Amino acid sequence: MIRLEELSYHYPSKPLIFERFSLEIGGGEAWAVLGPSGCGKSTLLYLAAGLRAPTAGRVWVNGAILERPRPSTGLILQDFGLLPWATVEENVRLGFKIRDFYGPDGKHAPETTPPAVMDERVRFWIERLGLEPVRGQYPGQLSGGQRQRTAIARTLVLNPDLLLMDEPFASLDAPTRENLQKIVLQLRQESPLTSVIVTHSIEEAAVLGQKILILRNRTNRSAEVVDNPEAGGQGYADSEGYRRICSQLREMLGETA
Ligand SMILES: Nc1ncnc2c1ncn2[C@@H]1O[C@H](COP(=O)(O)OP(=O)(O)OP(=O)(O)O)[C@@H](O)[C@H]1O
Repeated sequence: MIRLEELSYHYPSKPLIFERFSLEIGGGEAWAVLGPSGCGKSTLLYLAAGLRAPTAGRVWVNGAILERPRPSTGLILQDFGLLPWATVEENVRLGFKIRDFYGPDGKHAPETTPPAVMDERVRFWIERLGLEPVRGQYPGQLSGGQRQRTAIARTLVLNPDLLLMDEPFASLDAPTRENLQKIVLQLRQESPLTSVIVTHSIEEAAVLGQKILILRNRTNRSAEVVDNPEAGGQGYADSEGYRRICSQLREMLGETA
């Protein structure tokens, strides 16, 4: 699904974050990216989203070299990115409007999704994410969890095959975060979505990442990956295997339990 091929990247006049870095993310896999602040987690996500171009090397998505953002990649950020003057329903519908403006190939090639299809998908995701009671409210009237669910619905109406999430639940309280983590796990069971979540939380990485990529605060030259195949399974967060992975990750990141 995603192949980083000998990718190098640095911001102008800054040191290399990645140098000839290669990584392969298979279709349907669930990845988490962990590492200290400033190690390049968000940058990696933006490269995979086509929002930044590699300094050298290539990013492949679905067998094609990525040259610009693809409409079937969904990106969810920590600050939700909702329009404050639009209702929940209008914000969810916004995903269609933007894609229809850019066209399915990501270029300026206007295309219109039939209104009936739009209505049906907006209705489906509003219900699926439990937003029915607040569909007419504005972001300022919502809780953080409701705002993030609105942002998730706006992304999922477009039926993405790749979901990139940059610390999506970082500003939420623990129960809300766990509730949204459950939603992400359910979505993965319902569709063959490939997902990559950037997080600061070892526990979140262990719950959501079947593969966990560790980045370091120096030039990243090779991918350090921890396999966590049981992630997402029933009761996994209460299991011995989960605790083992968490302590392994803590040790790798130099944290004490
Ligand atoms: N637009 C930019 N221009 C210049 N340097 C940048 C820019 N964005 C990020 N950086 C630098 O690139 C490095 C990697 O940043 P990045 O945001 O990818 O790290 P991160 O691991 O996501 O950090 P955090 O966990 O704090 O969000 C950091 O040293 C950061 O200061």
